[in-house]
Amino acid sequence: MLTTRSWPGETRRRLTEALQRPAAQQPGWADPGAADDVREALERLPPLVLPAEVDRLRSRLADAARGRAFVLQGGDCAETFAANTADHVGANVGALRAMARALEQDGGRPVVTLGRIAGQYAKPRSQPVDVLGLPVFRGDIVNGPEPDPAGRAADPRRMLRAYTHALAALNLIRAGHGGPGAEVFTSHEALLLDYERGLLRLAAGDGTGRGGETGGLYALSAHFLWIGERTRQLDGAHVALAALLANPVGVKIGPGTDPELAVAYAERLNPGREPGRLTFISRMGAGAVREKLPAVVERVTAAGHPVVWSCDPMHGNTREAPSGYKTRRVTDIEDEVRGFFEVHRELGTHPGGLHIELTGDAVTECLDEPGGIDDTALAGRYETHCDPRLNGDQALRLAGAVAALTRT
Ligand SMILES: O=C[C@H](O)[C@H](O)COP(=O)(O)O
Ligand SMILES: C=C(OP(=O)(O)O)C(=O)O
Ligand SMILES: [Mn+2]
Repeated sequence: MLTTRSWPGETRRRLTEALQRPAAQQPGWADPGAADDVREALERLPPLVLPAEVDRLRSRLADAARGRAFVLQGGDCAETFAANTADHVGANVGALRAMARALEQDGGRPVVTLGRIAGQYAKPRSQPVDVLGLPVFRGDIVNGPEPDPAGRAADPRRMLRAYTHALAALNLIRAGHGGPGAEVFTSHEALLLDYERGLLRLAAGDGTGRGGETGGLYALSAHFLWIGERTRQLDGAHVALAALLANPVGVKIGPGTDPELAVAYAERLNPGREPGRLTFISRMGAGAVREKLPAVVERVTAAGHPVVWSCDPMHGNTREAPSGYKTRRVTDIEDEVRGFFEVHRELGTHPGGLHIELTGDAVTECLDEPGGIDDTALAGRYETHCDPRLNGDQALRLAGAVAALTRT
């Protein structure tokens, strides 16, 4: 695998062109020179995953695009360094694997399991400052969650800590921590361009399994990367970088997504129309999914683009509870999933995946009257550093509901 310095000039030119484009949601590093040093250090380190694994995931996602598999993607909204313990990683992987088993056994299709794990350290935010007037927490890879001005400064050395934490989490996952089951691939939002750039590798495609079958430019920070709702500008740096990669990639699409724009993403990110390369993760909200999703699915299908259609029923359903906590109602989450299935059944397309924020820990972050979590109960174990997650019980209940929908 070739690191940046030994790449052919053409590859370097295309990458430079992509990264010169406007990039939303990047931190203003206190010391930009230090960010370059860290990126160069990352370039010299071993990659976190290997091209052959990425290729294997891509071919499993191709099954999902063809209607023969279901993709389960989930984990913390924001992983943190402090919570990167064996217990927490085991609980999250265990919850995912339990969901995968339920979906596979009761839903009747093979499940491709993807963790939001081992790298989900960067967060896009809706405001640059928090209620105290401090720079907002952008994830442990950028700054610290504690409300003190020094800790909130964007520190590029945190990217090296993120690499180390991701490596440790991966080590546990590869060792089978969290219980037996299916292979768990890793994923995160491809948000922080300096970090992603440091883990790009050019693989020769030597067919040995190490270099990947076809070769190409791989983002080896994770097997799968997605572009978030806030950074999916068609001519922006995130889309341009994703277009250069051999990895399977996803794009989050919210209720404001014009169907023509969805086709444009597909043209840009998957011009070869390869099943498995592109996943659209819709996050419309329970109130909008039945109205907004059909036109997008229809136009993309009519244009002949094979994509995995996945449903994120979390991010369109965020609200503030009367107590002030950022929360989501489990009933809204279930309703968006039902709406997603209804749309695909109506159109004859494959509802191919579920993308959720969850933890195996017994947190109380989502409002769930049937499960005994009302507004006053949210304070009990509200531990997330960003968005509210389903706990293990809620996630398993959702898996049961999705399996029933998959069967029908
Ligand atoms: O997952 C992330 C959140 O939805 C995103 O960071 C926005 O959150 P905020 O409105 O708290 O900034
Ligand atoms: C920020 C996220 O989602 P979105 O980009 O869909 O808002 C997320 O997945 O945590
Ligand atoms: Mn989130």
